[in-house]
Amino acid sequence: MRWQAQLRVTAFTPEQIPPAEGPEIAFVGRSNVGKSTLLNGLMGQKLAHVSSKPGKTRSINFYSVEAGRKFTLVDLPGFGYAALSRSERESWNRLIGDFLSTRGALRLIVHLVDIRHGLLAKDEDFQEWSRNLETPVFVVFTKADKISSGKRSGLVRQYVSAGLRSWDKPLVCSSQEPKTIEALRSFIEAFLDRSDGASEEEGK
Ligand SMILES: Nc1nc2c(ncn2[C@@H]2O[C@H](COP(=O)(O)OP(=O)(O)OP(=O)(O)O)[C@@H](O)[C@H]2O)c(=O)[nH]1
Repeated sequence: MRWQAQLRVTAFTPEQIPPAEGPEIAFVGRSNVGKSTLLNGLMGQKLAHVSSKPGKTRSINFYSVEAGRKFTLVDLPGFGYAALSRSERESWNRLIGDFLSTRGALRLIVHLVDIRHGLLAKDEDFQEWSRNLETPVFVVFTKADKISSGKRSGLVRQYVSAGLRSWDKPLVCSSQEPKTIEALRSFIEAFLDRSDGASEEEGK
C-alpha cells in the first residue's frame, strides 16, 4: 500500500520531542548508512535530507504516516559520527538512548547496517546495549546494489548465524531496487498488525 507521509516535528533537544500520536517505529544506524534514502523510499517522497557527507541528520525527525492506519516513523541521528567532539557525541548518544529506552509508543527499532561492512564496532555496541530494551530491534541491510546478489545472500546468512535479529526473512534493501523497499513496507505493516493483535490479547 502507498504511504501518505508528512514531517510532523523536528526535535533537536529532548524538550522538543512531541507526545506520541500512535505506534512508532524508530530507525537507527551509523552515519551515512542510507537511512534518509531508505525513509524517503518508504514514504515515497523526499522528506528526509540525503547527503553524501556523513552526519547530516542531527535531529530526531517524526514523520506521520497514513496507510489505512496511522503510525509514526522516527528518524534518529546516525550514531558514531567521528567529526563531532566527544561532548557532542555523548549528548547525541544520550538523546538517542533516552528516547529508545523510555518511549512507551515505540513498537520496533530498525537497525540499518550497510551490507558491505556488516556490523562495525558502533553497531556491535548498539546491538549489545539494545538487548536490555523491551522493544524488539530488527536489522535491515542497506546499499545491497553495491554487491552481487550471490555475495548478498552469503553475507546475510553469516550475519544472521552470528545472532542478528530480523524478520523471518532477513531484509536486504537498496534505493536502486524499489521492490526491496516495497517488501520492507509490507513487513512493517504486517508487524504493526501483529503488534496490535498482541496488545488486544494482553488487554483481555
Ligand atoms: N548505491 C546506493 N547508494 C545509496 C543507497 N542508500 C543511500 N545511498 C547513498 O549513500 C549516501 C548517504 O545516504 P543518506 O541516506 O544521506 O544516509 P544517512 O544514513 O541518512 O546519513 P546521515 O545523515 O549521516 O545519518 C548518499 O550519497 C546516498 O545517495 C543505496 O541503497 N544504494
